[in-house]
Amino acid sequence: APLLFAAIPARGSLASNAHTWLLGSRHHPLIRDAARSWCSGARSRSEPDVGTWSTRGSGTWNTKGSGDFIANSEAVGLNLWLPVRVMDKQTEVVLLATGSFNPITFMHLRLFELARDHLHETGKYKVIKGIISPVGDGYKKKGLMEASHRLAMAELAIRGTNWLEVDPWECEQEEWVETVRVMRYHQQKLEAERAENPEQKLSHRPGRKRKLDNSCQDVPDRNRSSSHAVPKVWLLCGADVFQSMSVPNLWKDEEVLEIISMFGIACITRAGHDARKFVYESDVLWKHKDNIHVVEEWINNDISSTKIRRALRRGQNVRYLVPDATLEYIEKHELYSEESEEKNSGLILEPFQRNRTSNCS
Ligand SMILES: Nc1ncnc2c1ncn2[C@@H]1O[C@H](COP(=O)(O)OP(=O)(O)OP(=O)(O)O)[C@@H](O)[C@H]1O
Ligand SMILES: NC(=O)c1ccc[n+]([C@@H]2O[C@H](COP(=O)(O)O)[C@@H](O)[C@H]2O)c1
Repeated sequence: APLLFAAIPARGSLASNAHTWLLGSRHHPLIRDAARSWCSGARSRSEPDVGTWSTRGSGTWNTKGSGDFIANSEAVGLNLWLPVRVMDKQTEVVLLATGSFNPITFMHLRLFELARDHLHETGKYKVIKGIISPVGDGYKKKGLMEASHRLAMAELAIRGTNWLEVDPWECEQEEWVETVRVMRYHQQKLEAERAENPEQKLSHRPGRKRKLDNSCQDVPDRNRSSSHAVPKVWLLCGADVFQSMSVPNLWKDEEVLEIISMFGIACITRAGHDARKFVYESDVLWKHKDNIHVVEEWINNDISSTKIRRALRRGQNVRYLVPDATLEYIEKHELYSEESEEKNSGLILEPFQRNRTSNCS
């Protein structure tokens, strides 16, 4: 659900009466508490409309299905500018998931939802977009399908989502690109976008209409954007990839340091890995623990691309583990077989190769 915190001035263009409306996620503690006290304030009050209300004053607000919530701030006695200050303090985050996505699974999509909910619950962050960045063929992982196919499968998987995009930049590079460089690339892109258009809240995908565009069209500029600070790119990964950062020659110390000090990490727990202990046992990670959010997946979900590929080459059914459109693509192109699993067999994973070489020279 898109998160927008905005305070509409009491006598502004949108409000035809003396009320001030607060718009925000109903999961935000401020809004939640406001709603609770509003509801308990009078017997006649029922819960304010959630996600279905449409017209207020002269503006049309359509939050249907988005989980947004509106409360009357005068009724709850809230200071008009309080939400604006909350908004100012929020850091906009872009979640970047790198990986093989060989093939993409429902669990990959779920990582984004888990991380976004978690970051929003802190009240400190606003996730404005999620990017899926498939690794290039130069990664040389065993069984790695051509990037063009992995890209296409990911594109099909995100159809129907409204805040995720698949970015081809990483896999279009001739050689494997270190994750920190992928992060830098996206950070710089966001900076350039924001410099070009300081009011911009989100870069749109072509042909997609952002839900909140309509709802904001009449809002005065000062309410429209909390700040012109550039959103921060955060790495979104599972605990296995996070813990792999301590494997000798796989990640360089300076890369890890840059990721946790200049960016951030949202790490989703995964069976067999203990991300919190990993942070505790490393002085460097501990020092930057505010930028590392370990997100608990309580509904244990052990889907992995390896298991999907195994099932596919054995002719087993993987429906409801990968999106239908992705599965159709796999079947149409007959993608995973015993032969494809042998791809890159015997080759050294590029990060090992590169770091070994650079350590020797
Ligand atoms: N079940 C899961 N739980 C938590 N994180 C996951 C899960 N599946 C994938 N991820 C994360 O998604 C990102 C991309 O994963 P990747 O493409 O390597 O998929 P994978 O399922 O782990 O693949 P493979 O089985 O081939 O290793 C990684 O950060 C990985 O940790
Ligand atoms: N030093 C590094 O930047 C480094 C090392 C190993 C893996 N990675 C990345 O982590 C991801 C891991 O994906 P897999 O789990 O599919 O191997 C890939 O995107 C890969 O590029 C980065």
